[in-house]
This record gives sequence, structure tokens and C-alpha cells, in this order.
Amino acid sequence: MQKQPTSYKELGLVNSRDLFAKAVKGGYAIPAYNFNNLEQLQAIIMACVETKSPVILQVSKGARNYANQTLLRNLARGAVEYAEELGTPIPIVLHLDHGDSFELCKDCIETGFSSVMIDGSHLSYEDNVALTCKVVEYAHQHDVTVEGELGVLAGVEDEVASETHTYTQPEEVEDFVTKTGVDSLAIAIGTSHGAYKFKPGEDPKIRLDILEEIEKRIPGFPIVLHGSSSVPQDLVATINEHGGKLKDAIGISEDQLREASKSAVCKINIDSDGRLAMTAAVRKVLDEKPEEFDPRKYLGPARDSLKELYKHKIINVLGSDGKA
Ligand SMILES: O=C(CO)COP(=O)(O)O
Ligand SMILES: O=C[C@H](O)COP(=O)(O)O
Ligand SMILES: [Zn+2]
Ligand SMILES: [Zn+2]
Repeated sequence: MQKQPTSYKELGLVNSRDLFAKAVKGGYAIPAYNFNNLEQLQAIIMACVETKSPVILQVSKGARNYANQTLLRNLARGAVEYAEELGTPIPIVLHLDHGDSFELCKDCIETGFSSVMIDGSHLSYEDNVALTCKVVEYAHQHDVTVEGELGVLAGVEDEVASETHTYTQPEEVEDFVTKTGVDSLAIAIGTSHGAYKFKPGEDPKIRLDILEEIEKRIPGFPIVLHGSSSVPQDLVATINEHGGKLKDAIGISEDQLREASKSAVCKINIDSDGRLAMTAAVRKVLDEKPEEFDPRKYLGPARDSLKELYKHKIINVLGSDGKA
């Protein structure tokens, strides 16, 4: 069977343009939560409906490979209806996280995504501009919004390990957003992917001074922060109390993210904290009830814990509650 092109508008999804404009003005950030399976999607939608928050559903290349991109896409299609069923329609963006080629972005745009990231941050500046331009040109024909990236996050990014940060250079941002026409810009100011963002003894600070400098160059332009998990220590402890071995897992403090949310940072990406919440809950159930073998009995509590974590982020860190 031939895959039928679908516009996100037919699915009731929205692109990120208006949401970002409101978030920048209102001094809050929209949660960008990754999902790979049913329980994660349920937790995201339940949390956002209960807090009346807009949401960006993120699908990575890894998620597409894990869950099968057709199944995943069709799960996401149900999200709009599901939110209405839960009682509150909320704006939902379906976003490709870390797109690494024009072809992948095009495929997502043709199959109902309302937003894509083209991550050319590992390329030379000129090649990043060229690739991003190509994606923007195609995406905008379909009213799909595009996130570009300047600077490289430390840690594991796109399966490429980079030991050190290459912070975004404020001198480049104006030229990049003008030349490419991107709708938002992901920057590197010391956040990183995964649960091991800092080493013990390091000062776990992000460079809010660079963010400020960037904002001066492109006032009001929507900024995105990747790698923004805080790695809650109670979750790490629960995991380790129930057989896990997560040593020295350290994240970004919620205080700094709260500060960033008030600026032009209007999208904050959180995935690892959700992974920790689910893992802690699953480990606890299986450890305390070794007789249990119904997946609903451990995935259910994992989903509940994930929902609470996501609500906490919305209300206490991002400030997007009530903004749907
Ligand atoms: O940036 C992310 C997804 O693109 C997620 O970051 P974390 O690993 O800090 O959750
Ligand atoms: O930025 C990375 C996201 O956390 C997605 O991770 P993944 O590539 O393992 O799905
Ligand atoms: Zn990148
Ligand atoms: Zn990321």
C-alpha cells in the first residue's frame, strides 16, 4: 500500500510559531517531551491536559527505529483526540527531534509532523547553513516550522561523543537565523544529553551569560534548550536501592532552568528525567513484588510516576501551566 501524504492540519496538530511567540512574550517555556511508546505518550498528554499546558511531542530517529515509525506516527495522531476525550483540547506540536538529513525531515513533513529539527551542528558553519536552508525552504511550503542548531552539546549527541562543549558563538546567531530563515534556534550553553551532565566536583552551571549575549543579538527570537534534564536525585536513589547502578548521575538544576524559561528560551527538551522516573517505578515494583508478571502492573505505575514528573516540570520549572 502506498503511503498517503498527510498534512498535520488534518490531524488537528499545530506548528510551533504562535506557541513560541506567546511563550517568549509571556516568559515561560513549552515542554518538549520525547516518546517511544504508548505509556510515555499517555503520561505526556495526561500531564499537559491536567495542567492546561501546550506541548511538543518529540520523536527521535532512535524512537522511529525502536517503535516503527508508522506505529509511532499513528499513536501521535490519536493524541489530539485523546486530549479532547480527557476534557481539555490543548495545542499539540508533533516534532522531529535531531533530524540529521533533508530526506528524514521531508518524510516527517509528508507524514503529518508539524515541526522538524534539522541538526547540522556537527557540520561546518557553511554546511550547516546550506542544509538548514534546504529544510526550511521545503518545510515552509507546508507551513511546518523548523528548529536549527548552533554549537555542540557535550556528552552523547547524535551517536557522536563529544567530550567538550562547543558553546554557541553569539557572533554567529544573527547571520545564521537571517540566512536560514529558521523559526527557532537550539543553542549550546552547557546543557548536555543524558544523565551524566557534570562530574562530581564540577560546578554544575550553565552559561546564562552566553544566553543573555545571544538574546541581545536576536531580541525575542525563540531559543531552544536541549539536554535539560535535572536528574532528580530521589529517582537515582530509588533506582540504586532496587538493583540499579547509576553512579554520579548529575543534571541541570531546576533553578537555572526556571531562570532560562523566563527569557527567550521557549522550548525545553526533557527526556532523560522521564527515563529515570519510569525505570525507578519499574524497578521498585519488580523488586517488591517478584511474583508480578503482568506488564500493566509495572508499566502502569511507571506511567503514573512519569505523569507526576511532567506536571511538576510544567508547574514548577517551565511555567506553561494554564497557557493552553
Ligand atoms: O535534548 C533532549 C532531547 O532532544 C533531551 O535531553 P535530556 O537527555 O537532558 O533529557
Ligand atoms: O536527544 C536525544 C533524545 O533524548 C532522544 O534520545 P534517543 O536518540 O536515544 O531516542
Ligand atoms: Zn546537535
Ligand atoms: Zn536533544
